[in-house]
Amino acid sequence: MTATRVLVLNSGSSSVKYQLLDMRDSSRLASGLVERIGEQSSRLAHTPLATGGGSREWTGPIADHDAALKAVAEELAKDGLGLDSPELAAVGHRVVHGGKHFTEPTVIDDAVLAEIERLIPVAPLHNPANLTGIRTATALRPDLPQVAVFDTAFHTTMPESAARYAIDVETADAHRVRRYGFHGTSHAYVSRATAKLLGKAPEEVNVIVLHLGNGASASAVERGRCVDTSMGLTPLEGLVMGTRSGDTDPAVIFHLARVGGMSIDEIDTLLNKKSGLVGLCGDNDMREIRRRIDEGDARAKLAFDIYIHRLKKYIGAYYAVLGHVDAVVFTAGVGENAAPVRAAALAGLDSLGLAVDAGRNAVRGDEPRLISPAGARVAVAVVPTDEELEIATQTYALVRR
Ligand SMILES: Nc1ncnc2c1ncn2[C@@H]1O[C@H](COP(=O)(O)OP(=O)(O)O)[C@@H](O)[C@H]1O
Ligand SMILES: CC(=O)OP(=O)(O)O
Ligand SMILES: [Mg+2]
Repeated sequence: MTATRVLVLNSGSSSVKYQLLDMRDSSRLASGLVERIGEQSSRLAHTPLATGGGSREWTGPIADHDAALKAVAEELAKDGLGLDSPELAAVGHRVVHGGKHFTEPTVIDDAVLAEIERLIPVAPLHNPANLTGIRTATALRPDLPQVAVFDTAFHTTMPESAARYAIDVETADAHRVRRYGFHGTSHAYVSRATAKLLGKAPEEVNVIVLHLGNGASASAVERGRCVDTSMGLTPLEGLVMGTRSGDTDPAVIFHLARVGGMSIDEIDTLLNKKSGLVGLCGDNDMREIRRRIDEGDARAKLAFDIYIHRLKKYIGAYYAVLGHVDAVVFTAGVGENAAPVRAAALAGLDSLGLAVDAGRNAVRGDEPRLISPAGARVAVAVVPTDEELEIATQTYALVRR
């Protein structure tokens, strides 16, 4: 029997998303999510698509990522889809920071593990969770190839003019300070899917991708290659996010330290976990923010307006970087679901050929779709991202070689 299945683990700071796929037809056999890891009310939701059984949910304390992955392995085993299956060809891991070194999916060995570990200071919310996923899966199946697919890989094509900060070159190089970019698996998948939606090859189109999830980033993709992206050395730069500030004057940090008396760690926590939408209005879920706006809540409205203002600035910036734009595409939790965000981000940009058709924008769905008016100069689209499918595809292609 040839092994054709790939298990994908997407470990976040407090969650694990996973999918088991059969790569003969890229069909999903099982998928699920463990969230609120480390809290008393952790939740595991597992859907065994292969057996046609309904979703199973479990709520209770799951202490850490290691425990979460063991719980996932147990759920899979209940459906005969456990990690001991001879049909499993590999495990694909989302690894957020790969530095400058990793431009391709990579089979994990001790040297690769050491490099992912070395990068923890520049992805403190993500790389430790990714490492736990790798170690736990390796312990369960030491014989199986474990493959890392890096968020940073798609962005390694950025020219130096976009990747370098304007700081002293020797200092920057000594500490590998440069712009790496993240969510690359999503930007790659979504930009390709957008070209397909337009009936073109990726090399024929220029696309601005807006990945708006809890973390959020924009990218400028020129003929299939990333030429700029909004996240930088770490996933803190750029857009306003659920809990992260995005762009600020770096001097805010000196000011908070010198005048505000805060420690570097306190400021790190402030900007990464207590800022963005949650810092501005107390909520990081766009559904809740829209509900509050409908009730006339001024703080929620201001948070929304700041979020949109930043997003609009990046759309304008990447329009200028690309010169010619074929499509602007929205993806991830907010981008796929929040019609008011899409409408507000493009409001008033008619002179750039950018507009949203209200009727099309209101339609919900899981398929890639256009939301610009018929005959628009620039296409505006909603394309659901599928990081897990992209990771599985890249993982399988690598282990089959
Ligand atoms: N129906 C919806 N309307 C508006 N926002 C939504 C909706 N569904 C999800 N979201 C937003 O999507 C976010 C999660 O996006 P997701 O891409 O899953 O993030 P991540 O992968 O970073 O955890 C939520 O915080 C919420 O703000
Ligand atoms: C890199 C990053 O921000 O990822 P996420 O959106 O999953 O937090
Ligand atoms: Mg995500």
